[in-house]
Amino acid sequence: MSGQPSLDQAGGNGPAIAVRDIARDFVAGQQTIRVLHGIDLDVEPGNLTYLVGESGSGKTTLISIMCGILFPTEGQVKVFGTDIYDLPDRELVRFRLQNIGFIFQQYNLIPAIDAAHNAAVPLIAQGMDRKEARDRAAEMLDKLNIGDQANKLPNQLSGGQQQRVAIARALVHEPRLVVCDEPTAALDAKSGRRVMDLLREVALAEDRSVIIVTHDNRVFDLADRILVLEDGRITHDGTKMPKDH
Ligand SMILES: Nc1ncnc2c1ncn2[C@@H]1O[C@H](COP(=O)(O)OP(=O)(O)OP(=O)(O)O)[C@@H](O)[C@H]1O
Repeated sequence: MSGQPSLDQAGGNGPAIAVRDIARDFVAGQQTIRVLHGIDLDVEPGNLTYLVGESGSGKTTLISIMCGILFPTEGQVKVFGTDIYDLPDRELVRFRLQNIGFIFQQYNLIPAIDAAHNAAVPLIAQGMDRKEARDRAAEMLDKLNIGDQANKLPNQLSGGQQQRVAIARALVHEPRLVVCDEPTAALDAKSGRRVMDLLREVALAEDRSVIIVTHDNRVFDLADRILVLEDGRITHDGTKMPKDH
């Protein structure tokens, strides 16, 4: 173990996420390849954290483990004090639904339903009345400046508008943890900064955290904290990028 506090200290007022000694192996043919090596990390609430690193360094694997969608081979993850991989499967699904919002590289919108309905999906999955869920989703679309697109199907929207619907869907249930994989990769510089600003405005609060995987050096100045991952190990942890990147 590193100098991180023990997991028992990662309770109510502790870090948003406490990662301890995480390793992950993948099997490829006859070989087992270790892609994460003993990661120890605390993410504080109220912070916008970037995870940066070359292709294949393990970023997507690490955030998938941090948000409860990929089991680690070794180690523990506490999200707001809950040891997520200790939960029975159904509880883990419920925990994710209530506490975590994801924005993936692909927007994964449902083609046959309109923007407001797409954005309402997490609330409907939690059992909220459809009309109320739709109203809340429409409010979130408004905050993201696409309230006037609420009744359109995904294929009637531009790429940037579809992305905002995906962001609305990730934020609509006000999750305490929001995790995004390359949210600005397909955007021009101005739209990329706007998306980061929106995430800060809408998703971040004293008791909430946002973690973003990005290669995009145009937005590096917007992070509170930057972690660099190289070959499955964290090699830099600071408020700025290291000089040699
Ligand atoms: N399901 C899998 N089976 C086998 N190997 C995998 C699997 N998922 C990821 N890997 C391997 O794990 C390593 C890390 O992959 P990961 O997707 O986490 O990297 P990344 O830093 O997110 O890359 P990128 O920036 O290209 O998205 C890579 O070598 C990849 O080939």
